[in-house]
Amino acid sequence: MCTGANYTTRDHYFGRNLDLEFSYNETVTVTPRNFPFEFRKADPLPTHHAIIGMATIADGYPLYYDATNEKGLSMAGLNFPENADYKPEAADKTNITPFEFIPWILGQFETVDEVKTALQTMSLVDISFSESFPLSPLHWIISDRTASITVESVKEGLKVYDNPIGVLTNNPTFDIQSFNLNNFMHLSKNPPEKHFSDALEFDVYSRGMGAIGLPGDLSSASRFVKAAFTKMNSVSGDSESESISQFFQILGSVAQQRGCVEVSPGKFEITIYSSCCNTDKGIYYYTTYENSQVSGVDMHKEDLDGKELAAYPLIKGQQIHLQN
Ligand SMILES: C[C@H](CCC(=O)NCCS(=O)(=O)O)[C@H]1CC[C@H]2[C@@H]3[C@H](O)C[C@@H]4C[C@H](O)CC[C@]4(C)[C@H]3C[C@H](O)[C@]12C
Repeated sequence: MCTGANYTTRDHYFGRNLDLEFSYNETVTVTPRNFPFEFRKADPLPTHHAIIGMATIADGYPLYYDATNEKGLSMAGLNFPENADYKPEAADKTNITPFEFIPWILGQFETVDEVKTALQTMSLVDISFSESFPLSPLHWIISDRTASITVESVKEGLKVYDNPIGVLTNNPTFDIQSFNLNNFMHLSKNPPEKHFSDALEFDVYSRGMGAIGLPGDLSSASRFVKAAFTKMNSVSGDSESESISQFFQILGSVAQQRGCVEVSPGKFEITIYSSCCNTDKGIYYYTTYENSQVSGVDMHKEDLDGKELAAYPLIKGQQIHLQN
């Protein structure tokens, strides 16, 4: 399971939890403007916007999970098993493979509106990267500082939903996830008021009772509601420290602790990393399951006119600051 979200204070922030039982040796990867992007069925991009994000580098190619470009457009892929349906090559479409989708979008576009137009003639085709990296069943959240969309390639075709919540988890499809929020419209950050019966007395005996009924389990439908409630009610200062902290708190509200979700005997899904990119400054912050200290990589400290990828292995061990 995974959760992606965006958040705006003075700057715009975008990130995700990556929840899985193993890692693909991902690194924070900067792709500079002149790294030649080849596409299996579409024209190459010899020059393009620079990109920073989390990726596995395979045969010199950055397989991005989530990323932001130098214009602030951001995008993350989240698991979408049984629903993702990629198509055979179509003569009248720009055919992009799922593993090329992030580079192709972030390489060229600056806004969600531009992406929406491009998606009208794009198809996600069923071509895998290699035998060791088969197709992943994904759907995507794409955000700029004013809007988010969700993109799902399903049996009926490519669906593009406006996503005013700015949150994405996994199954079911986005239309069902957002419809489900109707069932929670009574939740509140304020103390509850009595509507039950005038004939009974009630006691608001605890803080937080206005949100009784907010799901706390780790299913993706529940994480969608929990993350949406936490994000939509979020209050923070607008400094970098306050904004990042609030963003990691939003992701923390749906993080997975080892032991709570067993995916096969003795194997547990955990939040491998949480990311928070300041999309205006191009700084990618992250924490890992065992390292709660925030680490960061600033894309503008790299040679963005270069041709070579820059990869930063994750700092995974706990960084404890002893004070005496
Ligand atoms: C599994 C990851 C998503 C995490 C998630 O949503 N887990 C929930 C599981 S579930 O719903 O509860 O079953 C996804 C996100 C990005 C994916 C990776 C990226 O797409 C990049 C490449 C793409 C290649 O085709 C496969 C390897 C891969 C390196 C992918 C492996 C895996 O599918 C990743 C890491």
